[in-house]
Amino acid sequence: MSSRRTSATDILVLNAGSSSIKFAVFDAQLTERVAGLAEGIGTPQSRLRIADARCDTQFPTHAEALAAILAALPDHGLDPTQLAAVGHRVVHGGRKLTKPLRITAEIRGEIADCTPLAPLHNPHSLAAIDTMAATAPDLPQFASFDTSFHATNPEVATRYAIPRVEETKGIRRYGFHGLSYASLVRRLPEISGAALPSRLLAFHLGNGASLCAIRNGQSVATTMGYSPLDGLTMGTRSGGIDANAVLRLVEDNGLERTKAILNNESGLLGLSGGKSDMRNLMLDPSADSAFAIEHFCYWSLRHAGSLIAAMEGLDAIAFTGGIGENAVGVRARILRGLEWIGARMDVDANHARKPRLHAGSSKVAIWVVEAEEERQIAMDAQTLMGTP
Ligand SMILES: Nc1ncnc2c1ncn2[C@@H]1O[C@H](COP(=O)(O)OP(=O)(O)O)[C@@H](O)[C@H]1O
Ligand SMILES: CC(=O)OP(=O)(O)O
Ligand SMILES: [Mg+2]
Repeated sequence: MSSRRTSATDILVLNAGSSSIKFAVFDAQLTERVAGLAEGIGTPQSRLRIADARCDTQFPTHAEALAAILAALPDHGLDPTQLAAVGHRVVHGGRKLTKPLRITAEIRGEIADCTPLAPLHNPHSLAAIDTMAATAPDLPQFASFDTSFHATNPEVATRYAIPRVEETKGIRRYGFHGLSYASLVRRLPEISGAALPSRLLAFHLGNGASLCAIRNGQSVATTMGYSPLDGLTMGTRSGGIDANAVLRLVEDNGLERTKAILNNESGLLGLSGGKSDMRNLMLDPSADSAFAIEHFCYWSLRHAGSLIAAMEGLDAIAFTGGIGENAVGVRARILRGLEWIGARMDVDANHARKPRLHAGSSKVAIWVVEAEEERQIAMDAQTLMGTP
């Protein structure tokens, strides 16, 4: 890929996760031209899905997965040499990177400095940034941060009750899934045809899962903390766990093993004895799988109560993420647990996968909103491209 053409308008968006890269290409009107996913990176089951096509390809690393994505784009009528920009999802921006930015050598260095805070995510964003820089050195690259949306949390929500000297090193709560929450705040009024509800509880339930208390459009509290490990039970992450239990795990297993246990071997996978994917769990009749799903729902509800208190009440609920958008039974279970606050689900609407889930008698509006992280990143990049 050599020099960029001045007529180029397409934006490539890369959302690098722990074992996957979601991607999409948007034109100047932000119409999605193609989207896909490279998943199972580093495993024998790695595969690439692009539009409706699917191929099983071996890519041991994220850099190789990205090379496969770029190589596949021409088959879908897209010329990777005609891109105007690349937008990246960067999970952790730390204390300094709280707004979307053009990636310079200095910004790349600051993203690298945040790697210890998001070891499952930031290294893969850096790999994608470096691969694109090597492939197309003059292509502008932009970063949108998952942490940014929570910059509005009050200090009482972000501080851990530890000595100040530790806090100044960056040991504080940040919160994640901010691009999903930002897109939800943008999309919900379009879907509902009404103003954004004042006290909105958002459930981002995917492989990683979190809740966000959104008051008048701004995050005031969220369940993830210093890293994307805290809060809810997740696909392979433990969610909240007593720090002394973590110290005991380190004593027994060492630091590296403990990181793997808590990040890769826990959550739904650990509880069920092998299944991290909600679709597989829902199909499995075993008691362990049923318990894992109940644990996921129970802890979503326990945290929901905390966030409702942080907002001093509740006007609306929104579900998003792969589980939130699709797992009808999980939504029903969680909503049963919120009947005490006046939430009443329309059972038929839930089964019919309608965006509006609340019954006429509900005191709380209930919506399903598709997570549009990639579009949010493209919008951020386009805004920055318009900025001299
Ligand atoms: N139709 C479905 N029914 C139940 N769960 C689903 C469905 N589709 C996707 N999921 C679940 O969504 C989760 C993945 O969500 P996603 O938001 O794509 O995760 P991530 O972006 O964190 O990788 C998986 O647990 C998957 O099983
Ligand atoms: C921040 C985070 O947990 O992201 P994901 O859900 O994509 O793993
Ligand atoms: Mg995700």
